Amino acid sequence: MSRLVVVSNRVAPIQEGKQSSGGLAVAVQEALSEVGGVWFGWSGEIYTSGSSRVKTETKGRITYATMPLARRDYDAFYKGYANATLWPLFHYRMEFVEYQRSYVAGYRRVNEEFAGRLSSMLEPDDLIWVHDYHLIPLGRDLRMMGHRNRIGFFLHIPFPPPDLLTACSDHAYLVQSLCAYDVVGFQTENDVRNFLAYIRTIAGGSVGRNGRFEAYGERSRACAFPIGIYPDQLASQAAASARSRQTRRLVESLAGKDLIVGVDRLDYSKGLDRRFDAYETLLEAAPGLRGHVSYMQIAPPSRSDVQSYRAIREVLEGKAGRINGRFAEFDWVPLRYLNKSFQRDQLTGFFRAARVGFVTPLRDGMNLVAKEYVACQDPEDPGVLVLSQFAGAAAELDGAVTVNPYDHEYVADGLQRALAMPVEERRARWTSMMSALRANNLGVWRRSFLRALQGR
Ligand SMILES: O=P(O)(O)OC[C@H]1O[C@H](O[C@H]2O[C@H](CO)[C@@H](O)[C@H](O)[C@H]2O)[C@H](O)[C@@H](O)[C@@H]1O
Ligand SMILES: O=c1ccn([C@@H]2O[C@H](COP(=O)(O)OP(=O)(O)O)[C@@H](O)[C@H]2O)c(=O)[nH]1
Repeated sequence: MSRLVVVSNRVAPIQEGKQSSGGLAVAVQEALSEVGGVWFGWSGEIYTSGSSRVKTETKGRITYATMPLARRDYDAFYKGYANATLWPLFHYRMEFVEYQRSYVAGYRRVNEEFAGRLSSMLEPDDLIWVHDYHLIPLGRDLRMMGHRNRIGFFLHIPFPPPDLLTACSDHAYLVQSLCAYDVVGFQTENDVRNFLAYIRTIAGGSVGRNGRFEAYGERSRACAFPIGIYPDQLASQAAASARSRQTRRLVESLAGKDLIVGVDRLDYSKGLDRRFDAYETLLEAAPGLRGHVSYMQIAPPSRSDVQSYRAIREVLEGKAGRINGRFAEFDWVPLRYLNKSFQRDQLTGFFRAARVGFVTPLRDGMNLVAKEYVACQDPEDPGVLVLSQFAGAAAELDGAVTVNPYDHEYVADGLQRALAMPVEERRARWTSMMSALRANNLGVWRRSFLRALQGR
């Protein structure tokens, strides 16, 4: 079998026990550890002088090959084009899009540098799997260096409709770059539709069956491969973690109150400001719940040197303070707001202890937390997932209480319904979601993408 070479900007930490940041690293780590291969990407380090070199280290079946970024590349490529231009654009948040020519130049430069470094490590029959918006041009750059390997791309975040994408001056460059891959994978059918709409209407290409398309002189395929988890593995972890000291302390501190839990990187796409508003609306509308419910929001800081991320942090601190100032009693704090990360093992116990999983992004590629919350529930007494209709996960999790995150009263109603839901209904909803998670687990995601990449 060919060797698998995975390329992503974010690479999971090589040392055990260190926190992975975000769903891409969590999922790729699990997927790659099963089949083995090379994982190439950014080391997470920034250097200010001298030059960089690729460090390799093998752990288990994975060889990690990572390189640092120069300060100016980190600024223009990661902070700039990836996270201040593409991230808001692809999450339909035009008000946050920052556009600068120096960002585009940095983006191209880093992609070329990644391609150059990777090039010397490649063998002709390697299968190359490139991940996410940071590295859209990488496949084309490798082609220009003469590599004829099968190269696939998977986008972890949403793909916007043509009307939004064309607001970015580089839209044609981005889509032409995507066309150089043998397979372009998206999280949902909606993302595939948006991409193919661009191919038809803007690129003047043609679209055939099963996502096959031709544009810019290239032939490729666009399909949805919704990313999954291993639900049964997480369920066992959750059962064990429920007995951990930290989970027991959490449960004791609740003193019988129902727990609502949210876990998100501190990112404006996660809709935390509107989520806090909805919780405040719930406490206003249902005074009987005061003193009987506790909402814990875990929100580890993310990309804190990007201005829009700093701004959302301030907004949330203000809202959290207001809710607690308005409703807290000497023996009850309505909202526990934590700006730190937890080990995933630990989170599984927290998820199991929570009557409601509160996941209301304004737009999200998938949202693995939604899936993890469901998998961690006690089958006899499961909690309820309150889920935004705009998370990729909503397309699969039909047993969730689906809400419109822009409407705080609608969300508050959803919370109230979840808190009051009888156990029979909770079990029926959970059973249906759990079978969807089992049917499309992380192994299915990896195998179906790689099958498509191998042209099978
Ligand atoms: O690498 P960072 O800048 O620290 O950000 C963390 C990751 O965030 C995004 O995650 C996405 O991938 C998840 C798994 O497919 C998906 O569930 C979620 O909806 C996405 O937002 C980003 O796409 C990754 O590149 C980042 O590493
Ligand atoms: O303190 C934390 C917060 C999050 N996560 C994990 O990070 C991933 C977040 O993925 P998701 O798809 O929900 O969102 P992303 O951050 O990738 O946008 C999930 O596996 C979480 O369990 C974690 O391990 N510790």
